[in-house]
Amino acid sequence: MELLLRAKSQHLKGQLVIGGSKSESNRLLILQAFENGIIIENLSNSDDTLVLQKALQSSDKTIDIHHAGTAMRFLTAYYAGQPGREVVLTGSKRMKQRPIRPLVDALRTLGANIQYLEKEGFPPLQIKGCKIEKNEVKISANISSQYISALMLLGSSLENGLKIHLEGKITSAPYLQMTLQLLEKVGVKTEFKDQSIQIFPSKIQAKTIAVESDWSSASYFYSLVALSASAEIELSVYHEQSLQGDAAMIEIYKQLGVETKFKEDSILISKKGQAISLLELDLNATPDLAQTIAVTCFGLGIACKLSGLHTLKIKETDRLLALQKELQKLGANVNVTEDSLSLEKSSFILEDVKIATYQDHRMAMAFAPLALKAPIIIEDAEVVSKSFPNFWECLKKLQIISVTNP
Ligand SMILES: O=C(O)C1=C[C@@H](OP(=O)(O)O)[C@@H](O)[C@H](O)C1
Ligand SMILES: C=C(OP(=O)(O)O)C(=O)O
Repeated sequence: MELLLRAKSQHLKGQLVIGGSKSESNRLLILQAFENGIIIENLSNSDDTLVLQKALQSSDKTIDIHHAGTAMRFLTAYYAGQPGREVVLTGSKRMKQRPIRPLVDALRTLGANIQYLEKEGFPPLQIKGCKIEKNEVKISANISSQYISALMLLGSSLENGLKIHLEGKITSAPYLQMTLQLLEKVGVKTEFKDQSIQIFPSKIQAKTIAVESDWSSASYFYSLVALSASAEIELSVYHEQSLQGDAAMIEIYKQLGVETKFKEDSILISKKGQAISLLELDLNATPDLAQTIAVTCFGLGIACKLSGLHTLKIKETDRLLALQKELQKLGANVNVTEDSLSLEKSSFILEDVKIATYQDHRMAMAFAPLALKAPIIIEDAEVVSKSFPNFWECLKKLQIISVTNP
């Protein structure tokens, strides 16, 4: 599906309810599989959550989690610790290119039985579940935090608990904090000190937990506000005390002229003041914001230097290359390295450019707000369903951009 986006107004006013966080939801689904008395409120309606939920309810011999990184990593550890369960865990073509060796190696040292069925180090995997009794493991921390969260979730179900030694620089650290805090919420004792995480033997408690709405999804509306002439928009359900690292966008977008105020269950974001002329950020802790921020800066005509992006190459697509290619089509001057992106300030945006989305939801959603500056076409717009199935409806509801099939 191709969508043509055109500005209808430069003044934004509206209210939206955003779906639950997919990261919180996917952790809670695994915990619920260990303790079915856990009740999850405001569960994400994203594809990535639905595939994980379906997998956990299925007794099929082959489980296909499509593009969902967290589902792939969390289920690898989950199945490895389920005695008697035999499963082939597979995914999309792209999933078969996303590395999983650090997690498989760690699980094997704990005694798990996992084999690669195609390329060594990558899905699909054949997993024969067993009782895991060892309780100490090491893993490299600079490739994906999801491997570590997968071990932490598994650790909460183990009789002897689990001590995880983290090697190297920790990437995407707030996602580890999110896992720790959710474990604590269901009564699992944890300790994160220096380079090691301890999951103490605990009994997971039956609890009702409400998922906060997804902050990464909110980022596209921060971008819209930044690019509009005037704006005031309310998004719910959000709280000042968030488990999601992407709430850091509040401070980031301040520098781009966006102000956030917390209300009881929502945020009010408005356009206040000017953007700075050069935005310099290390996004190691918030990799999912990189595309949104780069595109906002381009739309504002300001320069940016983004670093800490080494994990972007192994996400839904090589996000650094995809960003460079699509921004260049619009007339941007942009350079990327293995872990950074720099964009020069620009004074024009080419019109009616077709943006390829590389089966990456965030490519589609990050480029959409640019329509406020120039008409734009988003290819394969349905990709948004990976994290935000009603993104286009939300955009239409704001009545600031017309969204049509050309
Ligand atoms: O644990 C999670 O829920 C996630 C961790 C991050 O991945 P990496 O740790 O691979 O950077 C993030 O990019 C992803 O969207 C969700
Ligand atoms: C990287 C992402 O997801 P995952 O790694 O879980 O596929 C994302 O949602 O941006």
